[in-house]
Amino acid sequence: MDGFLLSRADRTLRTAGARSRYDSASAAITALADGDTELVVGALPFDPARRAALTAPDSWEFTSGPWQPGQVAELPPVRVARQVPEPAEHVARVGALVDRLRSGALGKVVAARSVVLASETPVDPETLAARLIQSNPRANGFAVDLTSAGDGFRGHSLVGASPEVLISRRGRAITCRPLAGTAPRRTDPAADEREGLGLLDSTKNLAEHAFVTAWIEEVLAPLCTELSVPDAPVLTSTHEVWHLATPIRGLLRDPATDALSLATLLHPTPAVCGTPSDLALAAIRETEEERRFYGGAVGWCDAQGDGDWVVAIRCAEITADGLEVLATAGGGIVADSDPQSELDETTAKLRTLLGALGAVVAE
Ligand SMILES: C=C(O[C@@H]1C=C(C(=O)O)C=C[C@H]1O)C(=O)O
Repeated sequence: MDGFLLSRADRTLRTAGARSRYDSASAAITALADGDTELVVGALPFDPARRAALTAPDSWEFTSGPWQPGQVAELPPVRVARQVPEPAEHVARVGALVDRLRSGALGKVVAARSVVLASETPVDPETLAARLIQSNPRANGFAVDLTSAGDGFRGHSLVGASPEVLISRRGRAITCRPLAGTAPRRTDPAADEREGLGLLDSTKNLAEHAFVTAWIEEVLAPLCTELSVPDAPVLTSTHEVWHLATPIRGLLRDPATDALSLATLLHPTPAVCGTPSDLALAAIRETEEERRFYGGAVGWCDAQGDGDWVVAIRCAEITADGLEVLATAGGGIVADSDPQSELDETTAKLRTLLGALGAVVAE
């Protein structure tokens, strides 16, 4: 695919072509400021030291409501080719992180793992995005061409359905909806409700959540004349999991502060990285395989500075030939995390993508 799609509950952006490509947010911000383009779309990688995949599209269209893809084609069958790392190794990594969290300066770190799916015929990124959006039109569904990030990403795409908004800006008004703290959904309605209410009451999950809201408040407070960060999170859900969410609103001091700049200041939040940020990022670089665009941000920014950026979770990277799909999920680890439950949490989160592809990983 050569375009970009972001489907949100209130509106959808679809673009075609790439008039210019930028591998850094700063280059894209300069292009917007210089009047070289009216719109920039794309993805920021998890690791801010890596190349971004941003483009100035040839054409674009905003429509109201979630994307209506019409008749959606079948996706080809996929099989689990390998897991990276193997589940037992993920459990061991989380165990080692818990030891570090108990003894050191690290307060929270997010641990992620991947499943590589293989297909005999190409998986089409837009078809996968359509399936995800049909299954949950409230999610922030996306499909992004990663070519602008250069070697290793040409023709690759990132497809997902994120429940988490990093930053949205309309004029001076900004909103964020960070998530952190997770519990599984249950098929029995009473058990399901108990899981949700239990999450709202869980000291461990409330602590995981508070690291994220504290970070967002610290970054945004100096930039805002008004900032409202509720004291306690609310419950939200996807088909697969319950989450704690905090709706944050603010008014920018300087109307020139654009959405893409805000995204780069906020990213990576402790929802995907940890606290303190620099130590958590160092621990992730040491422990994990390169995250590429998983855990990054996907969105758009226009020449007025408005834009939407969602956290790149519940997503997968599809290779240029469409034959390999790398799905990744993670979870916040704190000193009292249980490694096996953390593995189960990533399995539940992976189900968003794997379910749309008709694949299963063993519990
Ligand atoms: C990191 C992921 O999700 C994030 C981590 C969460 C948690 O640790 O509870 C919850 C929601 C997201 O902010 C993911 O889905 O891969």
